[in-house]
Amino acid sequence: MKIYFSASIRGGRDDVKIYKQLIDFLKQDNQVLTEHIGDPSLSVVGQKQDDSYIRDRDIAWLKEADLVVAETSNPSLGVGYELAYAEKLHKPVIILHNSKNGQLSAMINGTDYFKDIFEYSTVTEAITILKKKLKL
Ligand SMILES: O=c1[nH]c(=O)n([C@H]2C[C@H](O)[C@@H](COP(=O)(O)O)O2)cc1CO
Repeated sequence: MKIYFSASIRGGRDDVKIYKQLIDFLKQDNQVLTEHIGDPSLSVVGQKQDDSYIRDRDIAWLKEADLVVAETSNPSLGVGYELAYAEKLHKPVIILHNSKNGQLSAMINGTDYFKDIFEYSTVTEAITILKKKLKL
């Protein structure tokens, strides 16, 4: 299955190690379209391509995806945009949130469409949640 993994870039890269571990797990049995999000060398500046290229490419990937997995602990405008777009496209969405930086936005938590919102503390816990949801 094709997975669009969504997580912070310009919003802050403090959790990049977590993103990488989640992407590495998902990649075992799936194609992750947005592997660059787990690249530790990708800084808060973002990718080298121009912004309209990045936006259009990512929306094309979102349309192509069978599932969206979003890590929302580090607030990110881009992740919020992608989640709203995924809702419009009726894509299945799994949201993983660690409240260490604060609660998930009411605009996400309060959207009925997002049914699979999971709070986690450790990466192991997050992977266990994904295993259950993906029935691995
Ligand atoms: O360079 C980039 N590449 C890229 O793919 N994105 C997409 C994928 C991420 O899920 C999301 C992150 O948004 P933000 O940069 O606002 O934190 O936007 C965002 C940027 C920079 O905004």
